[in-house]
Amino acid sequence: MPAGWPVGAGRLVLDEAPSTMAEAAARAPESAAPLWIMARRQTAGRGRRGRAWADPPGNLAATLLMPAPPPAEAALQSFVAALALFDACVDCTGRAEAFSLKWPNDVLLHGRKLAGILLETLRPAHLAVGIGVNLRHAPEPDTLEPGAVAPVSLAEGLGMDIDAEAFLTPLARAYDARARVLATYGFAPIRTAWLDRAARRGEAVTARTGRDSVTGRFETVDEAGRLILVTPQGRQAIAAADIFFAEGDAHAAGG
Ligand SMILES: O=C(O)CCCC[C@@H]1SC[C@@H]2NC(=O)N[C@@H]21
Repeated sequence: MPAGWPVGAGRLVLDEAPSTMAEAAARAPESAAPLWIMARRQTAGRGRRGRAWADPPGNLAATLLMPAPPPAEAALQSFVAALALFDACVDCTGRAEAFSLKWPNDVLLHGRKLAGILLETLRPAHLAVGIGVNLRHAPEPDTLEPGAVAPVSLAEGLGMDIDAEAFLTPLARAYDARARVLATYGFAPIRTAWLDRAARRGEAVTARTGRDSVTGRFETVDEAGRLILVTPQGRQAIAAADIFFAEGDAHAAGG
Protein backbone atom coordinates (compact mmCIF):
# COMPACT_ATOMS: atom_id res chain seq x y z
CA MET A 1 0.00 0.00 0.00
CA PRO A 2 1.43 3.42 -0.86
CA ALA A 3 2.42 5.80 1.93
CA GLY A 4 -0.28 8.11 3.34
CA TRP A 5 -1.05 11.49 1.82
CA PRO A 6 -0.99 14.51 4.14
CA VAL A 7 -4.04 16.76 4.20
CA GLY A 8 -3.69 20.11 2.41
CA ALA A 9 -0.49 21.27 0.74
CA GLY A 10 0.98 24.76 1.28
CA ARG A 11 0.97 27.35 -1.50
CA LEU A 12 3.51 29.89 -2.72
CA VAL A 13 2.70 32.29 -5.58
CA LEU A 14 5.61 34.07 -7.29
CA ASP A 15 5.33 36.90 -9.80
CA GLU A 16 8.11 35.45 -11.92
CA ALA A 17 10.50 32.52 -11.85
CA PRO A 18 12.80 30.95 -14.43
CA SER A 19 10.92 27.69 -13.87
CA THR A 20 8.82 26.44 -10.98
CA MET A 21 10.78 23.17 -11.32
CA ALA A 22 14.02 25.01 -10.51
CA GLU A 23 12.25 26.85 -7.71
CA ALA A 24 11.08 23.50 -6.29
CA ALA A 25 14.60 22.09 -6.46
CA ALA A 26 15.94 25.10 -4.57
CA ARG A 27 13.30 24.81 -1.86
CA ALA A 28 13.33 21.02 -1.49
CA PRO A 29 15.94 20.83 1.32
CA GLU A 30 13.70 22.84 3.66
CA SER A 31 10.33 21.34 2.56
CA ALA A 32 9.06 18.50 4.69
CA ALA A 33 5.41 18.78 3.54
CA PRO A 34 3.79 19.11 0.08
CA LEU A 35 4.02 22.65 -1.33
CA TRP A 36 2.47 24.16 -4.47
CA ILE A 37 4.77 26.67 -6.15
CA MET A 38 3.08 28.80 -8.81
CA ALA A 39 4.69 31.48 -10.99
CA ARG A 40 2.59 34.08 -12.80
CA ARG A 41 5.28 34.05 -15.44
CA GLN A 42 8.14 31.65 -16.24
CA THR A 43 11.14 32.81 -18.25
CA ALA A 44 12.73 29.38 -18.80
CA GLY A 45 9.92 26.86 -18.50
CA ARG A 46 10.78 23.33 -19.49
CA GLY A 47 8.78 20.43 -20.85
CA ARG A 48 9.30 16.70 -21.12
CA ARG A 49 12.43 15.32 -22.79
CA GLY A 50 14.37 18.55 -22.47
CA ARG A 51 11.98 20.60 -24.59
CA ALA A 52 11.24 24.23 -23.79
CA TRP A 53 7.79 25.08 -22.44
CA ALA A 54 6.47 28.50 -23.47
CA ASP A 55 4.65 30.18 -20.63
CA PRO A 56 3.17 33.57 -21.47
CA PRO A 57 1.32 35.49 -18.73
CA GLY A 58 -2.15 34.17 -18.03
CA ASN A 59 -1.25 30.49 -18.34
CA LEU A 60 -0.87 28.24 -15.31
CA ALA A 61 2.68 27.24 -14.35
CA ALA A 62 2.87 25.38 -11.06
CA THR A 63 4.89 22.64 -9.41
CA LEU A 64 3.81 20.45 -6.53
CA LEU A 65 6.88 19.68 -4.43
CA MET A 66 6.46 16.67 -2.17
CA PRO A 67 8.50 14.21 -0.13
CA ALA A 68 9.38 11.43 -2.55
CA PRO A 69 7.15 8.37 -2.49
CA PRO A 70 8.85 4.97 -3.04
CA PRO A 71 10.15 4.73 -6.68
CA ALA A 72 7.34 2.46 -7.93
CA GLU A 73 4.74 4.97 -6.68
CA ALA A 74 6.50 8.04 -8.02
CA ALA A 75 5.56 7.20 -11.61
CA LEU A 76 1.93 6.70 -10.53
CA GLN A 77 1.79 10.31 -9.32
CA SER A 78 1.78 11.15 -13.01
CA PHE A 79 -1.70 9.56 -13.32
CA VAL A 80 -2.85 11.26 -10.12
CA ALA A 81 -1.73 14.58 -11.60
CA ALA A 82 -3.45 13.96 -14.94
CA LEU A 83 -6.73 13.05 -13.23
CA ALA A 84 -6.51 16.04 -10.89
CA LEU A 85 -5.93 18.29 -13.88
CA PHE A 86 -8.90 16.77 -15.68
CA ASP A 87 -11.05 17.29 -12.55
CA ALA A 88 -9.95 20.93 -12.26
CA CYS A 89 -10.76 21.55 -15.94
CA VAL A 90 -14.25 20.14 -15.44
CA ASP A 91 -14.69 22.05 -12.18
CA CYS A 92 -13.81 25.35 -13.88
CA THR A 93 -15.75 24.82 -17.12
CA GLY A 94 -18.52 22.29 -16.44
CA ARG A 95 -17.58 20.65 -19.77
CA ALA A 96 -16.49 17.09 -18.95
CA GLU A 97 -17.17 15.89 -22.50
CA ALA A 98 -14.62 18.32 -23.95
CA PHE A 99 -11.57 16.87 -22.17
CA SER A 100 -9.63 13.64 -22.45
CA LEU A 101 -6.28 12.21 -21.35
CA LYS A 102 -3.33 11.14 -23.46
CA TRP A 103 -0.80 8.71 -22.04
CA PRO A 104 1.05 9.26 -19.89
CA ASN A 105 -0.29 12.57 -18.62
CA ASP A 106 -1.34 15.18 -21.19
CA VAL A 107 -4.79 16.74 -20.96
CA LEU A 108 -6.52 17.27 -24.31
CA LEU A 109 -9.31 19.71 -25.10
CA HIS A 110 -11.28 18.69 -28.20
CA GLY A 111 -8.35 16.37 -29.00
CA ARG A 112 -5.72 19.12 -28.85
CA LYS A 113 -3.07 19.56 -26.15
CA LEU A 114 -4.23 21.86 -23.36
CA ALA A 115 -1.86 20.89 -20.57
CA GLY A 116 1.30 18.95 -19.86
CA ILE A 117 2.91 17.44 -16.79
CA LEU A 118 6.58 16.98 -16.00
CA LEU A 119 7.78 14.72 -13.16
CA GLU A 120 11.26 15.14 -11.76
CA THR A 121 12.89 13.25 -8.90
CA LEU A 122 14.89 15.59 -6.72
CA ARG A 123 17.61 13.70 -4.90
CA PRO A 124 17.77 12.67 -2.18
CA ALA A 125 14.14 12.68 -1.12
CA HIS A 126 11.67 14.82 -3.11
CA LEU A 127 9.44 14.60 -6.15
CA ALA A 128 8.42 17.63 -8.23
CA VAL A 129 5.24 17.45 -10.31
CA GLY A 130 5.21 20.36 -12.76
CA ILE A 131 1.94 21.33 -14.43
CA GLY A 132 1.49 23.75 -17.30
CA VAL A 133 -1.98 24.70 -18.61
CA ASN A 134 -2.62 26.85 -21.67
CA LEU A 135 -5.35 28.89 -20.04
CA ARG A 136 -5.04 31.98 -22.26
CA HIS A 137 -2.41 31.21 -24.88
CA ALA A 138 -1.32 28.15 -26.83
CA PRO A 139 2.17 27.89 -28.34
CA GLU A 140 2.56 28.48 -32.08
CA PRO A 141 2.27 25.07 -33.83
CA ASP A 142 5.54 25.67 -35.71
CA THR A 143 7.44 25.68 -32.39
CA LEU A 144 6.43 22.05 -31.78
CA GLU A 145 7.94 18.75 -32.80
CA PRO A 146 6.65 17.49 -36.19
CA GLY A 147 3.65 15.24 -35.67
CA ALA A 148 2.95 16.51 -32.15
CA VAL A 149 -0.68 16.91 -31.16
CA ALA A 150 -1.78 20.46 -32.00
CA PRO A 151 -1.96 22.80 -29.00
CA VAL A 152 -5.00 24.74 -27.83
CA SER A 153 -5.81 27.17 -25.06
CA LEU A 154 -8.89 27.10 -22.87
CA ALA A 155 -9.72 30.60 -24.09
CA GLU A 156 -9.57 29.51 -27.73
CA GLY A 157 -11.21 26.10 -27.28
CA LEU A 158 -14.07 27.04 -24.98
CA GLY A 159 -14.13 30.84 -25.05
CA MET A 160 -13.54 30.96 -21.28
CA ASP A 161 -11.11 33.17 -19.42
CA ILE A 162 -9.94 31.42 -16.25
CA ASP A 163 -7.40 33.09 -13.97
CA ALA A 164 -4.35 30.95 -13.19
CA GLU A 165 -4.54 31.40 -9.42
CA ALA A 166 -8.26 30.63 -9.49
CA PHE A 167 -7.47 27.43 -11.42
CA LEU A 168 -4.86 26.36 -8.87
CA THR A 169 -7.47 26.11 -6.09
CA PRO A 170 -9.58 23.29 -7.63
CA LEU A 171 -6.39 21.70 -8.97
CA ALA A 172 -4.84 21.48 -5.49
CA ARG A 173 -8.14 20.20 -4.05
CA ALA A 174 -8.47 17.54 -6.77
CA TYR A 175 -4.84 16.49 -6.34
CA ASP A 176 -5.40 15.98 -2.62
CA ALA A 177 -8.48 13.87 -3.29
CA ARG A 178 -6.90 11.71 -6.02
CA ALA A 179 -3.64 11.28 -4.06
CA ARG A 180 -5.62 10.12 -1.07
CA VAL A 181 -7.33 7.48 -3.23
CA LEU A 182 -3.92 6.23 -4.39
CA ALA A 183 -2.62 6.18 -0.80
CA THR A 184 -5.67 4.34 0.52
CA TYR A 185 -6.63 1.91 -2.26
CA GLY A 186 -3.56 1.67 -4.49
CA PHE A 187 -3.37 2.21 -8.25
CA ALA A 188 -6.43 0.15 -9.34
CA PRO A 189 -9.13 2.89 -8.96
CA ILE A 190 -6.79 5.55 -10.36
CA ARG A 191 -6.06 3.34 -13.37
CA THR A 192 -9.78 2.73 -13.97
CA ALA A 193 -10.58 6.44 -13.74
CA TRP A 194 -7.70 7.30 -16.06
CA LEU A 195 -8.79 4.69 -18.66
CA ASP A 196 -12.38 6.01 -18.54
CA ARG A 197 -11.03 9.38 -19.73
CA ALA A 198 -8.42 8.10 -22.20
CA ALA A 199 -8.30 9.44 -25.75
CA ARG A 200 -7.82 7.06 -28.72
CA ARG A 201 -8.25 3.80 -26.82
CA GLY A 202 -8.48 0.95 -29.35
CA GLU A 203 -6.87 3.06 -32.08
CA ALA A 204 -3.44 2.91 -33.68
CA VAL A 205 -0.83 5.13 -32.04
CA THR A 206 2.93 5.44 -32.36
CA ALA A 207 5.19 5.44 -29.30
CA ARG A 208 8.56 7.08 -29.84
CA THR A 209 11.35 6.42 -27.36
CA GLY A 210 14.48 8.27 -28.46
CA ARG A 211 15.30 6.86 -31.89
CA ASP A 212 12.99 3.83 -31.65
CA SER A 213 9.33 3.86 -32.50
CA VAL A 214 6.56 1.28 -32.09
CA THR A 215 3.14 1.50 -33.73
CA GLY A 216 0.27 -0.55 -32.40
CA ARG A 217 -3.30 -0.52 -31.16
CA PHE A 218 -3.63 1.21 -27.79
CA GLU A 219 -5.14 -1.59 -25.71
CA THR A 220 -4.80 -0.43 -22.11
CA VAL A 221 -2.52 0.76 -19.33
CA ASP A 222 -1.24 -2.02 -17.07
CA GLU A 223 -1.07 -2.18 -13.27
CA ALA A 224 2.35 -0.47 -13.33
CA GLY A 225 1.09 2.39 -15.51
CA ARG A 226 2.79 1.13 -18.69
CA LEU A 227 1.13 1.65 -22.05
CA ILE A 228 0.11 -1.64 -23.68
CA LEU A 229 0.21 -1.66 -27.47
CA VAL A 230 -0.87 -4.61 -29.62
CA THR A 231 1.60 -4.81 -32.51
CA PRO A 232 2.09 -7.35 -35.32
CA GLN A 233 4.87 -8.80 -33.12
CA GLY A 234 2.58 -9.15 -30.09
CA ARG A 235 1.75 -7.05 -27.02
CA GLN A 236 4.34 -4.55 -25.96
CA ALA A 237 4.49 -2.76 -22.59
CA ILE A 238 5.98 0.72 -22.85
CA ALA A 239 7.21 2.45 -19.70
CA ALA A 240 8.18 5.84 -21.18
CA ALA A 241 7.63 7.37 -24.62
CA ASP A 242 6.05 10.21 -26.55
CA ILE A 243 2.80 9.20 -28.20
CA PHE A 244 1.81 10.31 -31.68
CA PHE A 245 -1.63 9.93 -33.24
CA ALA A 246 -2.41 9.34 -36.90
CA GLU A 247 -1.73 12.58 -38.76
CA GLY A 248 -4.37 15.24 -39.01
CA ASP A 249 -6.71 13.70 -36.44
CA ALA A 250 -8.18 15.71 -33.60
CA HIS A 251 -10.74 13.64 -31.74
CA ALA A 252 -13.01 14.77 -28.97
CA ALA A 253 -12.94 13.02 -25.60
CA GLY A 254 -13.20 9.29 -26.07
CA GLY A 255 -13.61 6.20 -23.97
O1 LIG B 1 6.20 18.68 -21.94
C1 LIG B 1 5.17 18.70 -21.24
O2 LIG B 1 4.06 18.40 -21.72
C2 LIG B 1 5.25 19.05 -19.79
C3 LIG B 1 5.18 20.52 -19.59
C4 LIG B 1 5.31 20.93 -18.14
C5 LIG B 1 5.35 22.43 -17.99
C6 LIG B 1 5.28 22.86 -16.55
S1 LIG B 1 4.93 24.57 -16.36
C7 LIG B 1 5.24 24.44 -14.65
C8 LIG B 1 6.47 23.57 -14.51
N1 LIG B 1 7.65 24.38 -14.69
C9 LIG B 1 8.34 24.05 -15.78
O3 LIG B 1 9.39 24.59 -16.15
N2 LIG B 1 7.74 23.03 -16.40
C10 LIG B 1 6.53 22.63 -15.71
